[in-house]
Amino acid sequence: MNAAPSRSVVLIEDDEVLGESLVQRLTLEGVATHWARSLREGEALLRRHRPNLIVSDIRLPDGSGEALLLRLMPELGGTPIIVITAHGDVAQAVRLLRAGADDYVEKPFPPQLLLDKLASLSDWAPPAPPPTGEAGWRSPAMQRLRRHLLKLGQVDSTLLLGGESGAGKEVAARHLHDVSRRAEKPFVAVNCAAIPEDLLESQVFGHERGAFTGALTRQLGLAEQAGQGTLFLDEIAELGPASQAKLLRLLQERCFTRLGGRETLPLGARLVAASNADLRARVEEGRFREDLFFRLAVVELTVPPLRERPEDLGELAAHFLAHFARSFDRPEPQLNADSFDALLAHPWPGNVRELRNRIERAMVLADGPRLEPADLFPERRAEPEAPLSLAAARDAAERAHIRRALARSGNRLGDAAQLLAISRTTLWERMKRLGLKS
Ligand SMILES: Nc1ncnc2c1ncn2[C@@H]1O[C@H](COP(=O)(O)OP(=O)(O)OP(=O)(O)O)[C@@H](O)[C@H]1O
Repeated sequence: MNAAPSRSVVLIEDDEVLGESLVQRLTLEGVATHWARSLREGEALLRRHRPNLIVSDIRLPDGSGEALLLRLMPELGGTPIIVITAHGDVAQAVRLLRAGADDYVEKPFPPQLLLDKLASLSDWAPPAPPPTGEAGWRSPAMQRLRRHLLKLGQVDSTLLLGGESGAGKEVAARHLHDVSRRAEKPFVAVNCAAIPEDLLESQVFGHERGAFTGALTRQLGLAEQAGQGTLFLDEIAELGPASQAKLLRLLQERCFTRLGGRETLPLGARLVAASNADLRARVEEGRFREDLFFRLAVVELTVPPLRERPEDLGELAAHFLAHFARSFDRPEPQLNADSFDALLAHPWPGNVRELRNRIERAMVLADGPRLEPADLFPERRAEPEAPLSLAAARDAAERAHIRRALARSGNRLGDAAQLLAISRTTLWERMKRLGLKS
């Protein structure tokens, strides 16, 4: 079960007045709204959240929203997009509609117009549940993680899971729950970033009737709903100071009270927290309480990024192909060798979530029974023509080949050098010249 509000929007808009009024209106409608004022912020938000809807301006201070949306669309699966255009930018809006955006509004417009558009979007509903079942625990790093989770299943220690967005922290938390003696009890997930700070306390701890205006009945919080199961707090770094203080009390005293209530209730669930941000750095910057960090990080484990475990790619890809074939009720498509090579060479900034979204999108849009590299990476079709100079073409080919070797060798420079039949130093120098990072 997921407790995040069922509707969420990422809004990319630099106009303070328009942004503010849209955030207010959407929040009033019960929509969790994350507001970015630039492309850079927008991209960072979209890497952290998968909203039900994206609303983006096209002209932003640091570039064109069109380029960002075109680049991210394959990773975003079918997330609906509404584009905000300035008067006269309709041609650009039409281009985006052709590329897969769902609708546009022309400035100036009243917030109600956007709400009407939202209401007419059929996809504007809670996100599809994640695929059930799991795969991709073959690589040594994931096998180690599995062993640690199995051990941790025997005790009740609090766990802090690190790892990049989309790497599978929630999947790991569920795995721990399933192998623990709490498996038959509830697993309750809370996305701390999706719940406004002033609602978080009542969501997690519940409230009594009359605790605040609108609290018409007693509501059990998620900590209570988790019972003797697992309470998973995702995106913990996003908690504000007040929520951090409340969570600290919960961890220290292992009890809580409902908002507006007197009764002290024990916390029966095991706590698992997750963050894709560097929590230690946040502590050093004074943005995350050190005492809370140490309470959470009794055991700390990391889910490795997908690019560091190429051994898992095949199984994960097969898992998603089979999953979407079942859910679209059609035969499972094949991945040819070129497509698999393209998967191996990709750096996967969005990790397993990106793989899942690319496969879903390719299966929706591909024409034949095979998935070609261009079905999985359609943005590459739009890339400018390859440069004609022999040197530039050689560099591009070398870059792609080195990326492939790095992926195959789990990003270990020595092993990649061996695959490429060159020395480690030569590889290092070549990567530096080509602007590649391991
Ligand atoms: N091993 C796996 N097997 C099957 N699906 C997986 C696996 N790992 C991740 N996924 C899928 O990838 C997506 C992202 O996984 P998950 O939500 O666990 O990542 P996360 O690290 O918690 O991300 P975030 O930091 O953004 O919350 C989900 O749809 C999940 O089902």
